[in-house]
Formats: sequence, C-alpha cells, structure tokens
Amino acid sequence: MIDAIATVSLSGTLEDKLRAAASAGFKAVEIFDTDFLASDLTAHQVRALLDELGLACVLYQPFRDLEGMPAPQRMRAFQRIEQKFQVMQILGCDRILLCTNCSPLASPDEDRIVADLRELGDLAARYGVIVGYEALAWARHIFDHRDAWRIVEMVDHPNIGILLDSFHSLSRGIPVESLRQIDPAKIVFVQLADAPILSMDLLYWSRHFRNLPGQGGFDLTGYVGELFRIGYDGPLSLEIFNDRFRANSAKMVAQDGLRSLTAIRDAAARSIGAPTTMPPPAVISHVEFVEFAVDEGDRLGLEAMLRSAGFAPAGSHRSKAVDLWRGGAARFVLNYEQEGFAHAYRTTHGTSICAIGLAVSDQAATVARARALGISEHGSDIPAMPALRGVAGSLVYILDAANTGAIWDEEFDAVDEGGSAPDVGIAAIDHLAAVVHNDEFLSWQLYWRTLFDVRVQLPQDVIDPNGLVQSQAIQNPAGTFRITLNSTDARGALSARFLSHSFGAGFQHIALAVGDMHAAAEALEARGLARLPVPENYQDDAEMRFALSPEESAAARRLDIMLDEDPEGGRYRQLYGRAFARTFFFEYVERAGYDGYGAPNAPIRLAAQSRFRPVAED
Ligand SMILES: O=C(O)c1ccc(O)c(O)c1
Ligand SMILES: [Mg+2]
Repeated sequence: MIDAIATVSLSGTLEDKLRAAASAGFKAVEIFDTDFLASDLTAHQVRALLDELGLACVLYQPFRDLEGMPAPQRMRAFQRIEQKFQVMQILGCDRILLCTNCSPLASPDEDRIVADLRELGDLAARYGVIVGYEALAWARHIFDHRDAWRIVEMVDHPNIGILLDSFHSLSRGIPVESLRQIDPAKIVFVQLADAPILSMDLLYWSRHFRNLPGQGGFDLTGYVGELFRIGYDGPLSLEIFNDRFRANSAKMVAQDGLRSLTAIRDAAARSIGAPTTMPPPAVISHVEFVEFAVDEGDRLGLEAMLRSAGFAPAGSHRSKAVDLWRGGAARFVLNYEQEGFAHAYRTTHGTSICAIGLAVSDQAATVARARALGISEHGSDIPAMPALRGVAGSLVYILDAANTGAIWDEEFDAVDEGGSAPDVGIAAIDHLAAVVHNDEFLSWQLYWRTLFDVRVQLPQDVIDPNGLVQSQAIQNPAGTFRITLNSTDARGALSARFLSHSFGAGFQHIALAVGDMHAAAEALEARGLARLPVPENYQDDAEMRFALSPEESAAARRLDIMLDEDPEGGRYRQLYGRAFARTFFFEYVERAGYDGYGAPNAPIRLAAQSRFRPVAED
C-alpha cells in the first residue's frame, strides 16, 4: 500500500516539493519531467536528496507523443525516452508514464501503435523499466481508458501496462464498472484527482481545476472501490494540476494530500465491505453551542445586541468568567476569561466566535477518526468535551449527543432572566457561515468532508457589490448541521473586509432557525433588533415572483423579510440583523421543505451590508 504525490501538485522548486512531501509523511513521489528539467540538481543529487528524505521515486512522468509518429519524430522520441530511462536508473525509479499521443502527426493506425509500444517494451526491458500507458482525455485518438486497455492487451508485453488516472476517466463520464475489464496485474500505477463539476474544455479543466479527492464532485469512492474490488493494491498517487496549489504552501497541500488519501482508502474499502482501519465518518447531530471570545469592553454592547436578537442569560459558570446565553434552543457561551484559549483567540481576532460545540453520535470514534486523519487536538479543560482544531485556529468541541445536558448542569449555575420580551421562537442553529482565506478554501472543505458524514451542495458564485465570493455549503444528511465556507479574491468584498478586520478567517454569521418567520420578525421588532433593510425594488419583484398576498407582501416590506422558493415549491424566508462591531451578524430563517441557503438573495443582502460599510474603508 503506497501513497504517493506528484511533484506537479506542489509549489516551489523540486527540492521544496520533495521536502514538503516528506515532511507531510509521504514515502513516495512521482517526479514530473518539467520539475526535473527545471532543476539545477543533477540526477545524482536528486537521488541523494530522495534518500536523505526517505522518499522513493515511484514514477517518472510524463513522456509524450511517441506511438504512431512519422519516421523522424519517431526516432527522436525513442532516443529521448532512452535518455529518460538512464535518468530513472540514477533516481532508482522503474516506472514511467507514457501519455497517449496528442500530436496532430499521430497515426490512428492501431497496428502501428501496437508495434511501436512493443518495441518500446523491449527497450524498457533492457533498463528494467515498466511503461504505464495513460489515456489523456483530450488525446488525438486514444482518449478513453477502455481503448488504452485494448491496446495494452494487444501489445501483450511484460514491460507495457496501463496507467489509470481518475480525472481522465471521470471527466469523460466513463462508467467505473469498465475498470472490471482490466487485469490488475497490468495496472502499472494509479493517479487520483478530483475536480469541481464544470462544463469546460477537458484540457483546461484538467490543467487548472483538479483538486484532492474529497474537494471536488467526482465519485472517487466508486472509482477506487472498483480498483480494490478487482484486487489492485499498488500505489495511489495524487496528480493535482491546480492553479491555487501552485501558489499555496506546499506543506499544507502535502498534508491535505495525505489526509485525502487516507480518507479515500477508507471510503473505498467501506463501499465494497472490505475491512477498514479507522472509525467511519462521524455522524453529527447538531451544533450544541457557539462560543464567543468577548472583550470586556464589548460586554454591554454585545449583551444588548443579544437581547435584541432573542437571547437572554441562562447560566453563569461556576469557576470561570463565562456566561451561558440562550435563545430558544440555541446556546451561546460568552467567554470573558483573561487567560486560556478564548483569551488568546480574542487577542488576535477581537471579540469573535472562537469555537463551536458539535454534538456527535459517537464522541470517542470521532476523536479517533480525527487522529487517523492527522487533525490536531487541542487540550480541553473539560474532559467530557475534547477539542479539535478548526478553521483558522478556532476550536471544534466534540460532545456526546446523548449526554449534552450534563455539561450545562455541571459547569453552570442556572440563571433565569428570560424577562418579558416576546419569544422569537428559535428552534435550532440552522447554519454557520465561515469566511476563509482563498488559499485555505479547499483545505477546510477537506477537513469537514473527510472527518464527518456530510454532503456538499454545488458550489455557488455569490455576487458582492465589490467582487465575486465563492461559497460552498456542507451539511449532514438530515440537514440538522449545516455550514457554508466562503472565500474571495476581491479585496473589497464583505468577506475580505471581515478577514482583514478580524485578522483572519472565522465564523462570520449565524443563521437561527425559526418555525414562523412572521411571528419571529414581530418579536424581533418588539425587542428592537437592528435589521438589515431590504430595498423596495426587491419587494416589488418578490410580490410578483412568489405571488404574495397584499398582507404577506406588506409584512415582508415592513419586517425586511426576503424569500426564496425551490423548484419543488419548498420555501425559505430570511431576515438579517445588522453586524456587531463589523464582525458577525445573525440571520433568521424559516425552512418549509427547502434545502438551500437563499442564494438568489445573497447579492441583495451583500449590497445592503455594503451600504453600512464605514466611509473610511471606501
Ligand atoms: O496535462 C497533461 O499533459 C498531463 C500529463 C501527465 C498526466 O499524467 C496527466 O494526467 C496529464
Ligand atoms: Mg495523469
């Protein structure tokens, strides 16, 4: 069982790439031809570095445009590949990738292709090399792994096998069951890449948008499951051409790479009922609480905002400067401590959300899976509530869903200050929206998608008046846990302003579920919540679009309620509060058979929020 990563997946020089792979824990790499050609290290020096780092070079790649070429080009290709074999001998590498021919000069004559590959096999045998023939999705004639396999069978040479790459197979929608036709002993190597589902030229899609298994939309579990089913137990290697990865920290991508391979091996084994080595993806019940690190100077302002938002004090910690506030079923923990984690977080980010508490169905298994995925733990003062590192240094506390009440009873003295303000009817925390750095957008997706049993919705492009924001929703199958991850390149967009204002990524917005939006909005009005105003233009349109009665439309206008509807008639009503100290804000949502997040309304909301942007920032 070898996990490998191609140097093309990582940023930096060849040496940077190899060091990053080794430091993440990889034992094997594919060396990309251009990375070697661009390096000023000799083959002997690269070999010495590989040995020093404990890395094996398990594939040299790619070699292009060899088979079916006219005479002069054919001869040059054979001479050139022989020189590669000599380099590979020094590198200690015995496998090379040959891409199916993309040249306009390539002949479609399969007899010639087969003859060339046989001759190549003889040459490779002299150097002890095995050639893996990889069907590129955009190749001239052989662009389907089924055709590459047919050719390899015809070639029937011990030094010529097939090389599979999930991108080329899945981007063309080739059924994974076709892998069953392949003799696993003839699979030289397997490269894995996921990708977002895009309608795009195959070459451009492949060279710029590939990502790690668990970051895109392909069924990698099905693909690797089929390989395991036919008995393939050779290397799984990440070959990720991605514009962001080229600019990112090589160390982060390599670490995420290892995590993604661990998770995909686990998922694939599970999918075919084979034994696994770690607990299954953790089942989340709900968000039990959100913790705010609060600066003492913000106390009065925050408390006033929380009261207007439907919350009231409900508990006082027995030994710490920590308060519990409740709004219906939603719990907020306000941490004023002058030491410890929340204090450190506040020192960097100011008053902000520093942690969330997740209720899961199997706490011990969740922590064990996190460990297996290399997710670091953070010491927790409360043994019943272990903590994992989350987005940008925030924490994710893991609670036992069957026993969450015990924490509140043991740690807090109850306070009953419900008061006489009308109840907003908050039924749950519906979702949390995090803003993350562009560089880390895929990394945080991987974190949530590998540790937990969650699904993703199609990524959304959200229009902020000052730029485009990419948003990815992640939710559990029951819809009782939902987060969105948001990132942008646009410096003036709200999420970018959040990043610079609060010195880093974090949760920016909490959506609270209510059963009846009109009743909730009336209660919030009575409590004096500062709402985000919704333009009349929007309401004029909504009245027609959703066939609102005059009463409904009047209420939506008066109470700043927005609406969305899905094709099945599911309805979403939403209302936004103004931000606290430009850092976080609340949303109230009513879902009636609706599974989305009101994406069509996001530009209206972002435009309204940008009208409150301080003049100094313009
Ligand atoms: O984009 C390419 O040319 C290319 C090269 C080598 C590969 O293994 C591959 O999958 C694509
Ligand atoms: Mg490939």
